[in-house]
Amino acid sequence: MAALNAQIFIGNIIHSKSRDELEVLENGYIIVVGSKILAIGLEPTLNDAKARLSLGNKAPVTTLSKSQLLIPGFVDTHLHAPQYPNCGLGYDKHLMDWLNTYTYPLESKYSDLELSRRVFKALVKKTLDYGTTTACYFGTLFNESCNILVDTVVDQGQRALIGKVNMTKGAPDNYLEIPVKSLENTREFVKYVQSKKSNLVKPIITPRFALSVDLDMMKELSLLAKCENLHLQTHISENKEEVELVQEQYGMHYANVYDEANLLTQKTILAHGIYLVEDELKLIARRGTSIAHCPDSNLCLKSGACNVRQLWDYGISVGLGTDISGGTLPSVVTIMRLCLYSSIHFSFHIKNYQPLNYEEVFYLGTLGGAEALSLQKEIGNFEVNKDFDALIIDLDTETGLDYLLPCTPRELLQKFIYCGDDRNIINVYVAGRLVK
Ligand SMILES: O=c1[nH]c(=O)c2nc[nH]c2[nH]1
Ligand SMILES: [Zn+2]
Repeated sequence: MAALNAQIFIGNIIHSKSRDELEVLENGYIIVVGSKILAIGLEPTLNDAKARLSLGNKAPVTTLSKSQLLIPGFVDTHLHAPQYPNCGLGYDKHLMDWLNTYTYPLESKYSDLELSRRVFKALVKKTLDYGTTTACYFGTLFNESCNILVDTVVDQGQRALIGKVNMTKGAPDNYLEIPVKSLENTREFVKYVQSKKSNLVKPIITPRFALSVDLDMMKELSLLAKCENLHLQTHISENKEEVELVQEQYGMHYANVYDEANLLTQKTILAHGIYLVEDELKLIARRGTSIAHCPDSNLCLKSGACNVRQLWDYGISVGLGTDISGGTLPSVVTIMRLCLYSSIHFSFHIKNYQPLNYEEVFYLGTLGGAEALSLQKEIGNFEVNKDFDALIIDLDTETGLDYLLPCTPRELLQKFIYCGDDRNIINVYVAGRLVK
């Protein structure tokens, strides 16, 4: 008997089993039934696995060529959907000035639902083209616009966490909410996402940062997250001026503000985390809260350099964020590369510092991201019973870099990380469904 919706993939398979274990299956296979991975191994054992699963011979087989790789889908742990039109703009500014000059004026336009439809449709397609099978989005202040983002993600088949942003202070009046209304709208948004009954899309509570909501508001939001068992996201310690303003307004360290508001949970992800001091690092680690590392944005807005190895040393989970439009491009492979480069700089200044390597940034963009979003039971690698979120990578495409000599699977992965882009991502699967 052929199992319903079975698919078999044969070829070079690479995935992270942990931060320091990359599994490379040269001539491997994966059996997928529906959304789930049911078996993985080396090709000579495929027939045994098929027999064990009573698969018969009808399941379609995708056989990869020697220049191709099957890898897990990418996880973008931090990006701002409404900021997509601003990619590449305003990088002559630093964070606070950039927010006021470029970001809030653009985001305030999203009461225009036609603009919302146009931008979100283009962005979700672009992120899927770049292999982002899971995205953790900041939306806008407006419910209708955020609902459009939810509909778009569901339509295009991406896995996502989506947040309606909360802002009650620190921005122009036309882009602020009254606290009571902000809370009411957030509850409504959560209900909207839940009404979709999607296995792939979840709501995430999204106070923008400590300078746009006060402590009472943060407390209400963390209570809502607790009652509904929801994820949380915000920004932390990205820029020196921002860190000083938080200290001035609250009279305590940044992480302590969030802890006071009960925002630091195991389902919380904080973007940036560049200037955290030792007590804050220990606190974040104790709470099981994660950091979204956003090297593109950290460079473009001249915010600083985040020491990922130090975060790991404190036991903090880290994922990668494109952070458009602080970052230039919604491409996780580009962020892997920038993560490597920015880590190399630490080795120029810190004695005995080991820069991150290609295996570590690959982990960060896949399993690390899944762990940072507490989704590691569902996605992140090719473990049996996880969902099949995967990319077929080809280093020998007509428009990509010329492929002139054969490479081993590990070399294909290195070439992709250092030289690749969306032209090398030829197929994208989310929960077993082909979306590119
Ligand atoms: O990079 C950033 N992008 C933003 O939109 C933002 N808002 C607060 N802090 C921020 N940092
Ligand atoms: Zn951000």
